[in-house]
Amino acid sequence: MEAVVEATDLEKTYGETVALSRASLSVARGEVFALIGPNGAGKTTLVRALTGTTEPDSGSARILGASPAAVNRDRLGVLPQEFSPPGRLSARELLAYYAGLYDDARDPDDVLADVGLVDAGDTWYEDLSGGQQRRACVGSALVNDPDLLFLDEPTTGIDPAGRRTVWRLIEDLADAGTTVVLTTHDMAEAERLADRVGLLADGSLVAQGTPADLVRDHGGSSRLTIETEADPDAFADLEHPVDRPEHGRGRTPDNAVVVRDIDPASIGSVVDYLETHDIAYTELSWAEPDLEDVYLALADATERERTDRLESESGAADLAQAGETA
Ligand SMILES: Nc1ncnc2c1ncn2[C@@H]1O[C@H](COP(=O)(O)OP(=O)(O)OP(=O)(O)O)[C@@H](O)[C@H]1O
Repeated sequence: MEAVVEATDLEKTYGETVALSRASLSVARGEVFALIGPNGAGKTTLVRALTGTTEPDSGSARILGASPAAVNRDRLGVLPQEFSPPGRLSARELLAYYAGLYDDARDPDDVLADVGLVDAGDTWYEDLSGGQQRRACVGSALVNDPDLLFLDEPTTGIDPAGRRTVWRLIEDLADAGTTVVLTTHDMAEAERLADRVGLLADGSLVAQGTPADLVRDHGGSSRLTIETEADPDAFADLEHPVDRPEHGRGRTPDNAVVVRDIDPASIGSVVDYLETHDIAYTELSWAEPDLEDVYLALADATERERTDRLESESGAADLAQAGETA
């Protein structure tokens, strides 16, 4: 299928900081591609390199068949993460203002309806709530009916109902053939909207795939979480592997052990085990792995690699210094 976004080996550094390291991706027409990853992973830098607002140090990018700097802006919609439109324009005037920048723009009232802002159309931007402001910003990226849409954290600050309005809008746009690249910290958003997800960690795209493929390959197994003070050793005779994940890693609350590889039909046997072994517990919850597990596993693995690398570099530097002074 025709690639609407194509990036090969994009690199970008700021001083000592590697913001992008050999990032490559390809997004087909009508696809929704979600970029996820921790703060500082390089998501915004990647979006900026793809939209021509930052120049990569090396590598190449093409969008809509052209270089980002030369692309026909009428076909492109961009919602940056930081976007501060004039405060003393009403939501409707704001959309009309951005529509006026294009020869062939949509009716601002239609866009207001799309983003669920009809009732607030006459309110100054600065008087809109944070979530309404974000919806107006999303609308401003839609006025030219773009073929390719970049949305950097589109639903941050929007309430759950409003988020669903924006999600449906993105789904409708993609169904009509618009290609969407979005960044998000909301795993439910990525899982619901994205045909494919790219996980950035420490500047590298460490995994790409459909949410289902990523969960299968990196999400781990289904788990039963038991909130208990008991030691994992107390579960030694259970047929399933049991552990107490390291504090702060993964999604396990304090004072919980996790039974892995367990289907719901086997929960009863675990309850029997708890009772026959007199193990006190306060709560049991069963979950299948999801995108958040993928995120935690991969982001965590990258962070550990980075820490190990920094430690071995500083160890090597200490040794070299010791050698010089010896
Ligand atoms: N203009 C700049 N000057 C210096 N450093 C920068 C600049 N832009 C980005 N960086 C650094 O590059 C790294 C990647 O930043 P980027 O904003 O792309 O991350 P992000 O994944 O979008 O983060 P967040 O989730 O917090 O929005 C960070 O360490 C950031 O501090």
